[in-house]
Amino acid sequence: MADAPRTVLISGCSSGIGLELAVQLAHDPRQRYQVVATMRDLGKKGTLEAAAGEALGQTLTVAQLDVLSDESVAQCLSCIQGGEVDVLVNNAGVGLVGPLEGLSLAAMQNVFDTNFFGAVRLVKAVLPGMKRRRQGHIVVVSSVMGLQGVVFNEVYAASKFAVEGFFESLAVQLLQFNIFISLVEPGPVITEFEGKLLEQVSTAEFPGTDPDTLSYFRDLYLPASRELFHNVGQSPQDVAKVIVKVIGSARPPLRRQTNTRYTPLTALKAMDPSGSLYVRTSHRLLFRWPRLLKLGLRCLACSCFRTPVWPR
Ligand SMILES: NC(=O)C1=CN([C@@H]2O[C@H](COP(=O)(O)OP(=O)(O)OC[C@H]3O[C@@H](n4cnc5c(N)ncnc54)[C@H](OP(=O)(O)O)[C@@H]3O)[C@@H](O)[C@H]2O)C=CC1
Ligand SMILES: CC1=C(/C=C/C(C)=C/C=C/C(C)=C/C=O)C(C)(C)CCC1
Repeated sequence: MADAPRTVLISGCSSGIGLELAVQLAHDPRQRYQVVATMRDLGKKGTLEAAAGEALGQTLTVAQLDVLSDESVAQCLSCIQGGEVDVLVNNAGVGLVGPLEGLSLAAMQNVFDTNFFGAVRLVKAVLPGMKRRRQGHIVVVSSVMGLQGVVFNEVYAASKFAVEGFFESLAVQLLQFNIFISLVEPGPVITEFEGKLLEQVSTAEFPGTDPDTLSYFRDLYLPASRELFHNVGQSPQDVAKVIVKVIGSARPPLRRQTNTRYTPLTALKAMDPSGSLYVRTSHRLLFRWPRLLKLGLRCLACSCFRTPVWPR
């Protein structure tokens, strides 16, 4: 007899990776999943519902969940049968980019509240049930910026480093309860994420930032970042496929990068634990050798530079 479907709760399904993942899981040919696709603003549910098609109301339901609110989390779980979540996907997240001097502490705190404490809040809510049942899987959409910092992304990267440290630590204890943790680490993904950031920076004035720093950000970093998205940006469908595989795995990995075109950049850190190779190479490419950077970014688009991600 087939096993009962596993209940999968996903945060941040109004767009991007969360939406795609919800739809792919709900269309699983073996119907292994009951998906609770959540979003903070149900006014945005139209795109998800259209993409879900016949799965809507069958293998996929839509629910309200704001990861910033204890009440919202409790209310959402109370609507799930028995409150039992078998697989939690912490996907909701926001970015923040720009010169540090020009960003408010409130904006920085919002990044941590959403990306870090939002995930922690959900885990605290589902963990007692998972422990009682001695089974569960917690998937976290981290980032390559959870592995290495990127210039002008200090706070976002710090929030993803926090996520990585928290979940790696927790993974050890949870193995004792047969609960697995998986950190999925995408590189650039073509979703609303980048558009929202570019909109933020197009109107931001970054008060208190000196002209040199502003020019480095606007004239060097932003074009390089755009070029990188253009050359190696993955589709949310491709990232969701990787997550589906991780969720379906009998022995889920703790870490999984998704983008083979980006791995040469993460390798710069892995190859030199002192960190100098990555920091110095990034600095030289961005500030000294812009033409080489442009060429390098084009090369990343070419398949001969791909390095495998592990585990496959
Ligand atoms: N795009 C990229 O290049 C990369 C993204 N990631 C990570 O992937 C995840 C998904 O991002 P992506 O799909 O790209 O971007 P999107 O902007 O398309 O999706 C982000 C989702 O998070 C939701 N969200 C934000 N704040 C909250 C909140 N307080 N409560 C509930 N939901 C919230 C958004 O909802 P709303 O519509 O209401 O704002 C939206 O549904 C994030 O964690 C991001 O950090 C990782 C690597 C690269
Ligand atoms: C590493 C690196 C660069 C930029 C990387 C970027 C912009 C990565 C974006 C990753 C995202 C969007 C992750 C989301 O979670 C530069 C500046 C080209 C210089 C060379 C080294």
